[in-house]
Amino acid sequence: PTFGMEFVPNYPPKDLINYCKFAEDNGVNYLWITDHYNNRHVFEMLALIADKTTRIRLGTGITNTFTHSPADTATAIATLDEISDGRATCGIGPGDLSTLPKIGINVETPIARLIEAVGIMRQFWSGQPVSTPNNKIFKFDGAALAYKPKQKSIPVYIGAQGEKMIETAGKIGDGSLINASNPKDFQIAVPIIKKAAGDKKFDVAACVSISIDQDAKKAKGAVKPVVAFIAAGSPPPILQRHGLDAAKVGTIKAALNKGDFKTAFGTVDDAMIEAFSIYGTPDDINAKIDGLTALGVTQIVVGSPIGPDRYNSIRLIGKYVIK
Ligand SMILES: C[C@H](OP(=O)(O)OC[C@@H](O)[C@@H](O)[C@@H](O)Cn1c2nc(=O)[nH]c(=O)c-2cc2ccc(O)cc21)C(=O)N[C@@H](CCC(=O)N[C@@H](CCC(=O)O)C(=O)O)C(=O)O
Repeated sequence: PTFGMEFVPNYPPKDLINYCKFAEDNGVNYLWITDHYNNRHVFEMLALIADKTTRIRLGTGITNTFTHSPADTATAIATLDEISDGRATCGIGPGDLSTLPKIGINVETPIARLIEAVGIMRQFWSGQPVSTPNNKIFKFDGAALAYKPKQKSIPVYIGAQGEKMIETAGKIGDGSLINASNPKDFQIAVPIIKKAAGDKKFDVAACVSISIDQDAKKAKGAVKPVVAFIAAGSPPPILQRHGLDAAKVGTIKAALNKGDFKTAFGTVDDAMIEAFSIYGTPDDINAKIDGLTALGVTQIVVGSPIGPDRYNSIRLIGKYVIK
């Protein structure tokens, strides 16, 4: 598989740059920077990273069609592509359904919206004026970039977790970014994508919560907080799919809302860790990755926490996993 690495820009920019440069030095092929209104801005971070790296591909992992107009995203990605000398990838999806209402956005028909937005962005990048009178949501009328994008088409990866969103990814995307770490999720997702994508080239990227260390116990300790948040944010069908204890997840959710992290992290059990992450020594990690690639996953995006000691864990990924 190819390897990506996902960073949430919720720490000082200079630290983010250093992690990204270290990831590039360790053979990572893609960098995916998350986009949430309350973290540092995804496009400023990607521009800085572009300036400090030379070969690694750079993408929004993922932006959405609610907080930015497709015209704004199209030009932001085209600008990133120009300043990075052709290394941009656009990761886009519905947007975080729990945080968007906080800024007054009610997510409605996110799939229909996404299909329109991706169509518009691709027209912008092709250099064609964009008129979409038949659109229901984004009605553009002769819009066009005032500069020539570096590339006529830039890859679009769709962030998806629900089955209809995964199908949409297969239909309109060049790739997917699926937040899941367990074979059960990809036994379901990959056939949906294959059916929707037909025989076009498609990159099934899995955003996997990974915690790697030479000491498996330390790795497990580092992954628990991330698993707590994933469990708390997972809809009931996902909890059922993995046979998780809904009452315990309820306790975690309530404790997180109260900021009682001790209870929240302490309630995470092995079944949740197994369902929502991959942790352990390099050998443990490689065995689990082999399981995912056997199901058709073609890119492993190493997601939070990466490990107890981020630099050491990036080094271990480079040395023993990417090889
Ligand atoms: C909309 C939602 O899709 P979903 O993919 O499950 O949404 C969950 C997440 O994928 C979504 O919140 C993402 O934005 C979360 N997300 C991020 N969200 C962010 O805000 N920022 C990030 O950086 C981010 C990264 C990320 C990476 C990978 C990934 O997989 C997801 C990521 C959903 O409910 N889908 C269902 C039903 C959708 C549906 O049927 N909608 C129809 C009809 C329903 C209607 O009428 O509203 C429609 O939209 O037209 C389904 O897919 O089956």
